[in-house]
Amino acid sequence: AQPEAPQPIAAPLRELPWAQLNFLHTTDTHGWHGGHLQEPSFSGDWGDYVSFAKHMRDKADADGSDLLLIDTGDRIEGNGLYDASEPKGQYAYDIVKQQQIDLICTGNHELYKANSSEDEFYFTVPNFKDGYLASNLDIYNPDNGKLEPLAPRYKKFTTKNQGIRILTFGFLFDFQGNANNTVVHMVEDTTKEDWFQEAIRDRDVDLILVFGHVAIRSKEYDHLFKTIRSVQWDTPIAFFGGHTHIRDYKTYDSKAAALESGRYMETIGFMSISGLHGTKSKKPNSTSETDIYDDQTLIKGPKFARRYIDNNLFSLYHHSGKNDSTFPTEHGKNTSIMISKARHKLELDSIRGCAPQDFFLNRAPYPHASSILSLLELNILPDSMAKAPRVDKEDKKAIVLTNTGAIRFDIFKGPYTHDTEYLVSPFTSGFRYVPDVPYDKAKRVIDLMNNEGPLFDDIAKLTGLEKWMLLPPEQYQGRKDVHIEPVVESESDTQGWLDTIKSMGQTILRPVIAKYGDKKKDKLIPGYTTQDDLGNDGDDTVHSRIAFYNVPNCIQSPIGFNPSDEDDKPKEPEVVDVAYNEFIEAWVLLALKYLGHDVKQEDTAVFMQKTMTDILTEWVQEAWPPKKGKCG
Ligand SMILES: O=c1ccn([C@@H]2O[C@H](COP(=O)(O)O)[C@@H](O)[C@H]2O)c(=O)[nH]1
Repeated sequence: AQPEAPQPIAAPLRELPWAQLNFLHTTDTHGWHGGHLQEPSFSGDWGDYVSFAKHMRDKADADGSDLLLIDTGDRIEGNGLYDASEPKGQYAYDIVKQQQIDLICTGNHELYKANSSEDEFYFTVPNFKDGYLASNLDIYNPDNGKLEPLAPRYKKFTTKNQGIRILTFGFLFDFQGNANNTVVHMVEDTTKEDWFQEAIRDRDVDLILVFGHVAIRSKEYDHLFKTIRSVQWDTPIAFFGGHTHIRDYKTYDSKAAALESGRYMETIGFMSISGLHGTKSKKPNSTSETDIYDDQTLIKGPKFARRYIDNNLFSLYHHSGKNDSTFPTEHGKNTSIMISKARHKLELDSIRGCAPQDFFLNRAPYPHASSILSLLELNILPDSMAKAPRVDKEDKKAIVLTNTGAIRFDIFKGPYTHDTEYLVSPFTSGFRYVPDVPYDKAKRVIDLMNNEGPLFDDIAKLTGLEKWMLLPPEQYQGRKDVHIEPVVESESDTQGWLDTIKSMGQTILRPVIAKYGDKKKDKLIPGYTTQDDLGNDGDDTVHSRIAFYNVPNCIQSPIGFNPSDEDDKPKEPEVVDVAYNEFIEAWVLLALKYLGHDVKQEDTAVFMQKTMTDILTEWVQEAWPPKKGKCG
C-alpha cells in the first residue's frame, strides 16, 4: 500500500471458492493504481495486487489448478496518477505493465481521445503481447495510416496445469463516442463476420471465455451468448464485463455465467469454475498424476462461483494465507515504490483546499446538504459562472446545465488535493452556450433532459448517443430507488448537519435517529452489500449497507438571477444564455429545437474556457482555503 494509505479495518470475511480454474478480474480502474488514500476498505495498491497475484499463482501451481488474470479496460482517466502528468499517462502505463495480466482489452475511455488510443497501440498492446484482444476494434495505424485491428481478434490457448482448452474473445460495447482514429464495429455486425462464425464452431474447446468492456446485463452480451450458444449447445461459457462500475454476477444458463468487478481498484473480482474437461484434468490439491476428474464430475457440468474482494491488505493477507512480513514480494514492493515516486513527482498530495464535510454523488439523496450535486448547483456553478465574460462584462443572464455523469466521485471531509481534482471530475470538455434564448423556452430544457421522452430516442437515431451517457455509470443498470433519510446516532448529532443545510438554502429533511437493536450488525463496517444472481453472499467482507440514491441526468443553475426569489419574479429575464457542459451539446440543441428554438452547432460559442476540473478547483481554493498549507 502507499505510505499515506489508511490501515485496513479487520472485518468478518468469506473465503474464496477456489476451484479447478480460477480468475482474478479488474475493470474500470481509471488510474486508481495507488489505491484509495481516504478509504481503508480500498487502500491496497497495484503493487499489493502484484504480490497477491503471485501468491495465488503459486497456490495454483502447488495444487494443480489454474489461475488467469483479466482486465476489461477503462484503465485511464479519473485519477491524478494518470491525468496529472504531461503527457497524460507518463507513469501509468509502466505501472500497469508490472502486473502479469493474461487477457486484456480496451474500454471506451481509452478511445475518447486520439492520443490515448495511440497510447494503447504503442504501450499497452506490446506490454501485454498476445494477451491483448480487440474483437471489434480497429485503429488507423499511426505509423502508416492504415486501418487495422488494434490487436488479434481472438485466440485459443491451453491452461498450464489443467490443460483446459480455452477459446477467447475481447470485446468493447457498441461505443460511438470514440475519436476518429479508431473504428468500433457493432457487436452484432462482428458476430456475422466469417472469422467469428468459424471460430465459434471449433468443437475442440473446453471453455469459451468472452471478456470485454461490456456490461454483463447488456444487449451486446445477450447477443453474444445467444450466438455462441446456438452453435455450442453445451460448451461452458464464462463472461467477464465492465463499464457500469458495479459488482455483479449473472447466470445465463446452467453452463454460462458472467462476472463484473466494480470500479476504481475497489474490487478484485474472483470467479472459479470446476467440472471442466481438460487434457490434464487432475483434481486440484491432488498429489497423484492419475487422480483425474471422474466422469461423474464432468457430466454434472461446470460449477461457477464468485467473490468480490475488497482491495485492502486485511483481505489480501487472508486470502493468500500470508501476513505483513510474508505477503509483499520484491516485485510488488517495487511497484508500490514506482507509484509512490510518480505520485510525489506529480505532487498529487498538494492541498488545494479543505472540505468541511463529506459530499456524495450517490450516497446522499439529491437535493441534499450532503449531495455534491447540490453543492455544484447552489454554490460552485453560480459562483464560478458569474465570472464568465457574458455575465461579468456584458451583464447577461444565463442558465448553466451539466450532466451528473460529469461528476465521478465523492468529496471527503479533509484535504482536497491535486489528486482529488481528477477523482471528482477528470473530463476536459469546456462550457459552451446558445445566446439569448427566450426564458420560457430555456427554463424547460432541464425537464426534457431529465425525462424519458422522445428526445433520447431521436438523439440515439441521429447520433447513436444513448440516454445512459448523461448519468454516472453506477446508475446505468437501473437500481431500485432508495429514499431513506440520513441516519445519525442521536438528536444532538443533527445540529451541525442542519446548520449546513440552512447555510446552503436547502429544504430541511429531518434526519432519522438510528434504532440500534442488532448489536452484531452495528459493528460491521459500511461497504458493498452486493445482490446478484447467486444471492447476497458475494462480497468477501461482510458489511453494513450504504444507501445508494439515483440522481437525475442533469442539474442546472441560474446565473445572474434567482427564479425562486419571490421579489424577483416580475423581473424574470426575457432571454437568457443557455450554457452547458460541451459533452451534452447534442441533447441541449435538440431539446431547444423541440421547444421551438432551432439553432445549429455554428450558433454556439465558448461560454467559459475552463473544464469542470478547473472550475471545481478554483472554487475549492477560494471557498475552502487551507490554513498555512494544511487542513485542521
Ligand atoms: O467527456 C466526458 C466523458 C464522459 N462523461 C461521463 O462519463 C460516463 C462514462 O463513464 P465510463 O467510465 O465510461 O462508464 C458517461 O456516461 C458520461 O456521463 C462525461 O460526463 N464527460
